[in-house]
Amino acid sequence: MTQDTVRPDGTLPPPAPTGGWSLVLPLKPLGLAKSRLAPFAGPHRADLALSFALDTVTAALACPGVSRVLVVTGDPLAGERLAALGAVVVTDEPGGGLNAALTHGAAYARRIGPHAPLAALSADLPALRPAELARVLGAVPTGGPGGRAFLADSPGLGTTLLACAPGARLAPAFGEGSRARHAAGGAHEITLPDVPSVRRDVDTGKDLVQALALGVGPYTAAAAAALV
Ligand SMILES: Nc1nc2c(ncn2[C@@H]2O[C@H](COP(=O)(O)OP(=O)(O)OP(=O)(O)O)[C@@H](O)[C@H]2O)c(=O)[nH]1
Ligand SMILES: C=C(OP(=O)(O)O)C(=O)O
Repeated sequence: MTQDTVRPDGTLPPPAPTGGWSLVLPLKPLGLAKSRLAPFAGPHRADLALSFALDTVTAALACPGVSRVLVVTGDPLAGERLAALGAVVVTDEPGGGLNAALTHGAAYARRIGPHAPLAALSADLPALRPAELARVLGAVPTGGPGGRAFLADSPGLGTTLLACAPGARLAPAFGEGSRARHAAGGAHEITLPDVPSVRRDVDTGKDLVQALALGVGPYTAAAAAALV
């Protein structure tokens, strides 16, 4: 079930005949999200988690070549705020963690954009620049075995983006050490230089300082200002 895309008669919007990218972003319930920020952010942690998602979705929606941004979440407040930006909010029905949420969101994206290429994108990229995201999406090979490609995060151990061609399965394997898992699973690694905003996910206070140095979006800037 979705919170904002099911029409009053209970049906889904008609599938787009062709299209640009469908991006699927996972977001944990805010009360649980970004637990590693707790020592740094204290009572502001949930607000920061929401702010990261709002900035990530804003940039993703502004990215050339992106047709739709879906957010998979079980959090009603986050769902409401992200839907107001223009995201399609998909309820995290599986409730089985990050990869189950992404598989669920990918299946929904395929129903509303069956011919669109698809990518999972982390929702904790508060410095995300639309032009850098467009370069990453433009570097995804159109064919190749399995039709999947990924971008490693700044530390080089995780993944911030996993893409797949219209006919391919996403098969997400996010979580600690996911760069090696995605590579071992046959996904092509995108090795573009100079896309720091797409790689800079924020898990810790140190990550946030680095994102602030890159330049974050307005929601995170305001939330971070409340920390001092
Ligand atoms: N829908 C959904 N999203 C998730 C889930 N677990 C993680 N995510 C999201 O996946 C992305 C990457 O996850 P993490 O970087 O580990 O974020 P996190 O789980 O909030 O951070 P920690 O609590 O510090 O582990 C973030 O956008 C999270 O909000 C989940 O169970 N369901
Ligand atoms: C979810 C991931 O990692 P982190 O929890 O470090 O953001 C990942 O890199 O797949």
